[in-house]
Amino acid sequence: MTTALELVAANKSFGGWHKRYRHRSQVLGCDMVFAIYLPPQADQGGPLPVLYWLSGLTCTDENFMQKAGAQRLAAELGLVIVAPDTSPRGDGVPDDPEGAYDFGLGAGFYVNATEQPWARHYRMYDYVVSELPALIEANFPVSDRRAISGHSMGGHGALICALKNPGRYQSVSAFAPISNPSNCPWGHKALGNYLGADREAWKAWDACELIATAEQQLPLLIDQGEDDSFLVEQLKPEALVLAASKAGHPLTLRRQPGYDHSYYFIASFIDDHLSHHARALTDA
Ligand SMILES: N[C@@H](CCC(=O)N[C@@H](CSC=O)C(=O)NCC(=O)O)C(=O)O
Repeated sequence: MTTALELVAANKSFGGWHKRYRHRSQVLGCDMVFAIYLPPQADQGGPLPVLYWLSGLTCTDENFMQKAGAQRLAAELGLVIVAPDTSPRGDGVPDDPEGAYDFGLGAGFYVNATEQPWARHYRMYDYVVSELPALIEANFPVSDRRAISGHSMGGHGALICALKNPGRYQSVSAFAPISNPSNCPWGHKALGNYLGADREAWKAWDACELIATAEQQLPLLIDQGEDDSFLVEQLKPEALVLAASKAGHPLTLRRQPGYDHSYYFIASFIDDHLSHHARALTDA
């Protein structure tokens, strides 16, 4: 079955195009909007490599594209960037009963929910790993060389997608990821509701657990602001450093003095991450 893409917006940017598309997601059971940056090289037909960017709590496809300042270097590098939304959306998709920002809409946590009423729509893992890349690869001049990165909840998402899928991504990085969701309040709430109370089930969605058994030791690049207000309670990079060290998994954690959790921080270091991904994506 072919999936129709409806163009929602198009903006020329650094000689390429930022576009937004709506489509029907079979996996999520709702309409979704994603953003794609097509660098100028896309006009020559490609195929170009793709960086998937996973955003954090409260975000849509728009935050990264509007605030990170990634288009200038992506245009130079010939890198396509795809930014999905952060949860299923629309009428009939359940939300946090109190409308809290850290669960439900805007907070899909990149897992496949098993608990009701979440299990029908909250399958962001399958969406970002399988359904969306298949759609991108069928409709745009891209290759099957993929990288993945993200911020906070999306940093957690990028890490688990890479760790759970050896060979699927050529590189992975994260900004201020929720490194050990089994052991922080945001993670307790999300994993407890989406997956149920049995903490054994959470292990398949926690980078600190997955790294111990990862079949491929893809080097992890992480930037973390030292003045991030979520650092101590929610992000816990030291847990990932310990888990990586026990597993002998290569990890570069760059602690950045004075930086907070915002897109001002991401914009300051996004070029390093794009270059990291471009090197891996263009390696023979
Ligand atoms: N109370 C805040 C919390 C939301 C927030 O800080 N969201 C971050 C990601 S946090 C972890 O996933 C974010 O990226 N916000 C969007 C932005 O453009 O900065 C709130 O409700 O704003």
